[in-house]
Amino acid sequence: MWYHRLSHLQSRLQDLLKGGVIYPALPQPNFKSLLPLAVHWHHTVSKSLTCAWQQHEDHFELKYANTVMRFDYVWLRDHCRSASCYNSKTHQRSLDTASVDLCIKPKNIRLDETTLFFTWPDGHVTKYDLNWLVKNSYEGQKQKVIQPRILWNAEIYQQAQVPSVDCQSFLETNEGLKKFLQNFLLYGIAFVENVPPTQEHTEKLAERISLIRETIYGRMWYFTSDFSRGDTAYTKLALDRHTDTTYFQEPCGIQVFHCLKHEGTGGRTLLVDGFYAAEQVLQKAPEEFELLSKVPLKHEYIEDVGECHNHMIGVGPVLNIYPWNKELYLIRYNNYDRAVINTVPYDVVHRWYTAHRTLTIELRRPENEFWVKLKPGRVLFIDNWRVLHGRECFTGYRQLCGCYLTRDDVLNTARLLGLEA
Ligand SMILES: C[N+](C)(C)CCCC[C@H](N)C(=O)O
Ligand SMILES: O=C(O)CCC(=O)C(=O)O
Ligand SMILES: [Fe+2]
Repeated sequence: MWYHRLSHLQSRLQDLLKGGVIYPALPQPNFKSLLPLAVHWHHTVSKSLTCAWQQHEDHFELKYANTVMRFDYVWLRDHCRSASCYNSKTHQRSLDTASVDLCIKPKNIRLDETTLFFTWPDGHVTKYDLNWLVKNSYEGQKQKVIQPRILWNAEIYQQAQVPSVDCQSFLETNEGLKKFLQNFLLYGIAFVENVPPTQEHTEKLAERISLIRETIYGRMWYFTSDFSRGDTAYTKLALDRHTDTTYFQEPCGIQVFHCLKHEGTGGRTLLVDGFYAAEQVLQKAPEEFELLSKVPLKHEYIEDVGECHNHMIGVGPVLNIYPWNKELYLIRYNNYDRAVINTVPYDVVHRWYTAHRTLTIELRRPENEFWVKLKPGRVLFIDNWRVLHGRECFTGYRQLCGCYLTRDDVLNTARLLGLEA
């Protein structure tokens, strides 16, 4: 029995076995150095969950709440929440991590109810609540997603009957705002209704949830098919599904669209959940998913129209995932703005084109397309890191206004309202 279990019976058994504890993983010399610890263990029964722990030569192992966790000793010293190491008013570390001996090991470990106490060689004591450790351990994190989402195709989205939020409730009540953000986080799109069709009101909505991200297109933009800028968005042409500003090192987080006027035909907006499509690729061809998440690409915006001179370059893979849990957080997909591929050799290029084709096929499945006609009064928010947009060609005069939002600040608002983001 190399774990120290915290049940009455087992701890009594352990007392009987004192000195006879076996450490199969440890070679002889280390066994000796750990022996005094084995003798000085104190066990307390935690209320409902059993806990077991062991001190290894180079890490601390803990079993609690159905999770086996391994902690590095420097990590355990570094995350000390004592008054001298951590400022709990500002939630900032005071400890100078560089002053911690990289070979540090606790000289004593003890458990009291649900608190672990580590005494370090200089006598400093670090306390950890077991639940804090579960929440903050790598193993605890790995099982969780950073952001819960509902992936959708047209049918899933329509059947969910996600309610739009009324402009007044969005602007004036926290419940309205929270309901809106909850939908936005889950689906990557959300609508606000009954908005006066002006740029000023659209701006007010945007400012309610975030900071407006000013870009080369301005703070609030207002565009028609006048080719005032060097981009096909400023024409009447159809635009295939894409995400915007792929040519920024950090693509804009959220896009806000408000159609203020359209006297003509066509011009519907296409929305496709990029994460749903990527998930299909992961299921059908995991190695292609992997390639799309590894091969770095450039996107580029070169403009030389009138007074506007811009050259933007953004680098990153099509699929961006967190390495510890493989969760997708950003898709960069814009075939119009993709630059010359010169970041990988020819054979990888070929495999990349195959993977890109697989993803494109998924993105283009008619059942994944959600079409809406934007109307004055109905403001659409799109998660530009997840949902692709496009538009049908159109005739007549069409005026669209909107802006980009900084993602950090949308998530900040969501978290302050108690949402998981
Ligand atoms: C929305 N607004 C008209 C301002 C910008 C258009 C940017 C279009 C560009 N091709 C891209 O995808 O980023
Ligand atoms: O005209 C539209 O509906 C959208 C055009 C577009 O893709 C954009 O402005 O980013
Ligand atoms: Fe766009």
